[in-house]
Amino acid sequence: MPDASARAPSARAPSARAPLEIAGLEAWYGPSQALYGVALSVGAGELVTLLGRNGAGKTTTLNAIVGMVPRRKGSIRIEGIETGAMPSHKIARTGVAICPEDRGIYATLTAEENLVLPPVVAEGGLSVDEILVLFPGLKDRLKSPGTKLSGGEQQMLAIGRILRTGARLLLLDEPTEGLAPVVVKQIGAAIADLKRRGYTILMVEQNVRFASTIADRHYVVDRGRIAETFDNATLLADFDRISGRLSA
Ligand SMILES: Nc1ncnc2c1ncn2[C@@H]1O[C@H](COP(=O)(O)OP(=O)(O)OP(=O)(O)O)[C@@H](O)[C@H]1O
Repeated sequence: MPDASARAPSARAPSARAPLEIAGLEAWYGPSQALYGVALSVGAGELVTLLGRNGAGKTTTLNAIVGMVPRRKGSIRIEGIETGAMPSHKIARTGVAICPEDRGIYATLTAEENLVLPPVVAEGGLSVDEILVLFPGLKDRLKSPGTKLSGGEQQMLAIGRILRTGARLLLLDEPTEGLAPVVVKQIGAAIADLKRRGYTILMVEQNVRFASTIADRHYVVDRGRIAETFDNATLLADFDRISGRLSA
């Protein structure tokens, strides 16, 4: 639970062209409401996380941004364009892409076919060769069926393929889930590289330690709301208390 010392949810002044500005976002699955007025912003080139317990609404927030929840309400601005009421294929053209929690790798396609599957929506996407420089471990696996890849390789493939699309705003849902520490390190290095290349990243992460190694800022989601926000220096300075609270 957030305590009294927690800062209020972000009061950053929205800028006209921030890659992502969300206000008053509500979402429902059938009659069941999952988000209750989420507000957050991600500045150009920032790496921001959504932390919080299971079922808090983190994945729903990412899915709502790309128009993949059954019903949503509120304002979502991507590069200043209001996308809150757009269908998902139009939202993709604003330059946002999601790497979903289940990684979405097709079993019947090879790694290479999976890699080139998502349509290119904007100029400036990485070529397959450039993706293989970022994830060299995929090079020898291109002809393998998607599901014959290890969890780490699948994750690399899932991130790699959204880089082809030209999207500059990346939504990563638990990229380290279920991966061995050595693979988590590789994924972390690749995500840090993407940040250096200027991508803007909103990442759901349960692994607070991992989040603290690469993120600029954090939002805590609790019961469908932003409960608090802090920068990474604050997380590092008060790591045990904050991470303990998130897992309590
Ligand atoms: N497809 C769905 N149908 C119905 N309810 C759902 C669906 N997906 C999520 N929910 C509910 O919405 C709420 C928010 O779930 P969400 O998956 O966004 O949480 P989360 O913070 O990402 O947690 P987790 O790490 O467990 O995925 C939960 O109460 C969850 O049970």
